[in-house]
Amino acid sequence: MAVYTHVDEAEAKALLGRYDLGGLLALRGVAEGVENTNYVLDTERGRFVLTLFERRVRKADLPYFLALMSHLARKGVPAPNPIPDREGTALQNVCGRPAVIISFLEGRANMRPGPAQCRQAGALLARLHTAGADFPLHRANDLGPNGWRALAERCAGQSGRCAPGLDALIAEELSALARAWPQSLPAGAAHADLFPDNVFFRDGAVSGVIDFYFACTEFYAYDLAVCLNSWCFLDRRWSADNAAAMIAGYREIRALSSAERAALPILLRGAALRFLLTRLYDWLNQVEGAIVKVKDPLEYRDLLILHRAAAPKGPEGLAS
Ligand SMILES: Nc1ncnc2c1ncn2[C@@H]1O[C@H](COP(=O)(O)OP(=O)(O)OP(=O)(O)O)[C@@H](O)[C@H]1O
Ligand SMILES: N[C@@H](CCO)C(=O)O
Repeated sequence: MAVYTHVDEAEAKALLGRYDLGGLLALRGVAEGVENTNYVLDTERGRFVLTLFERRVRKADLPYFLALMSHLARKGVPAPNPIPDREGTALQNVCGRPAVIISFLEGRANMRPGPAQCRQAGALLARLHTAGADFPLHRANDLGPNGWRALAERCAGQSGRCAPGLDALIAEELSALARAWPQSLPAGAAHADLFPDNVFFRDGAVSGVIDFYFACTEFYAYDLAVCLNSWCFLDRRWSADNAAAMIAGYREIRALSSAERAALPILLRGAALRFLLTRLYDWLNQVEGAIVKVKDPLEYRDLLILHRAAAPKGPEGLAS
């Protein structure tokens, strides 16, 4: 359960005093999530989510994330809307942490997605890319190639505690990706963490997309690679059917250029390395006292090994 910071009712009531959301009816810590503290907040005006930003989220980046969510919500993407207080400010301070109240989105994540859900997730990602094309703010991806190198240095020498051979695999992959990483591809506002737990479905249709706190200006095809990796590698097996459906769903909304398609195998490797490194770093640096389940770095080691072996075939050609 991702509750790093405990918020009591008195603090929630003091916060709500600044809003036109009515009185507090209930406050409940949310079980899912890794990065931030989340509470569901029931008030006389409805249901909301209170997020307190922890750890990796830099305060200076919050205006970008909140503005992007508002921009996308305005354009019909089912993203949470940050709720401003009576003075028009969405960004707050709760228990010494930056915090925000956002709209609650109905629906549930599907953690066993098949081709039907993958097609919809692909289309959602493409909608997000096209709706964000005129978003004016810029944020560099600090978990791009330079960030990977910095994270790898912080894990070096310790990763053997997690599994033998990880340091060598990571070092080799960093060099390979440094040589092959594309110089230029179509780019813009990207979600950068569109895993199945961040997409809600209701009555078989997408009803929400959450967790914009890694969003950044990135290659669109890299964002698709993050999504392919997380929706198509289930029980340590690659589903070529899921991948084909996701790419088809994406292309129904936004065309993929031949350069983007050609870059996908290398982008899939970069996206696998990114989550191997962040999970490994978290595994090596577990926060004492936090109620949180650390995600398995070795899932992404295995995916990286698979992509390294199969790279030329591309995502739809990978054996399931
Ligand atoms: N706007 C929302 N509407 C409904 N539920 C939400 C909303 N935002 C967050 N949640 C709930 O809170 C949980 C955690 O949210 P989120 O994924 O943003 O947290 P996180 O700690 O950043 O997680 P992650 O590990 O995915 O980075 C979600 O799985 C969902 O149950
Ligand atoms: N989606 C990430 C966690 C949040 O960034 C992972 O599964 O490693």
